[in-house]
Amino acid sequence: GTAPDALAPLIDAISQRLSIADQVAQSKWGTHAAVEDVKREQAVLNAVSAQASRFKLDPDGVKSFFSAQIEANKIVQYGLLWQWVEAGKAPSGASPDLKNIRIQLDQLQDVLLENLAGFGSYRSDARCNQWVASAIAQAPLDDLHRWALVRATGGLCAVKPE
Ligand SMILES: O=C(O)C(=O)C[C@]1(C(=O)O)C=C[C@@H](O)C=C1
Repeated sequence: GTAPDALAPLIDAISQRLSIADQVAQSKWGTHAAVEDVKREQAVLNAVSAQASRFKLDPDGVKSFFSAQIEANKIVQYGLLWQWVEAGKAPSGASPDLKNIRIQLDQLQDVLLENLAGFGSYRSDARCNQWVASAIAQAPLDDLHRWALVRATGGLCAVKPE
């Protein structure tokens, strides 16, 4: 069946956050910084859970949604860095400053929360997984970003209790 209108803007916002991972990877290639920064992850999760009530969302649910976004972000970064090591070079151009990239990631937080809230009632719909699966299949992404999108949306549909 056709997905509710609320899904496309959520998938767009998730994909947008994943496309910023390309810039993060380029910055980390330039500075040789580690992909994973546990302190920054904690800061992101604390920030989003503090915003949850503004969107009538559950703080723990929001944390787990953003954990998935962060895990997906790392999939893209590790994948690109591997490709660049393998090729012996990253795409040319100046390495962006991680501080500025994090500001971009922060600016997407409200958009993600707003669209997560908008999709809220559909998360427990029996067709949720189908809708999300089709949206992932249709997204104009390369394999790496598509698999990352699979990870990012992995907890989107409520799992039926046994
Ligand atoms: O900010 C970074 O350094 C990132 O790599 C981005 C990000 C994120 O998705 O927010 C992902 C991995 C890091 O562990 C921390 C945060």
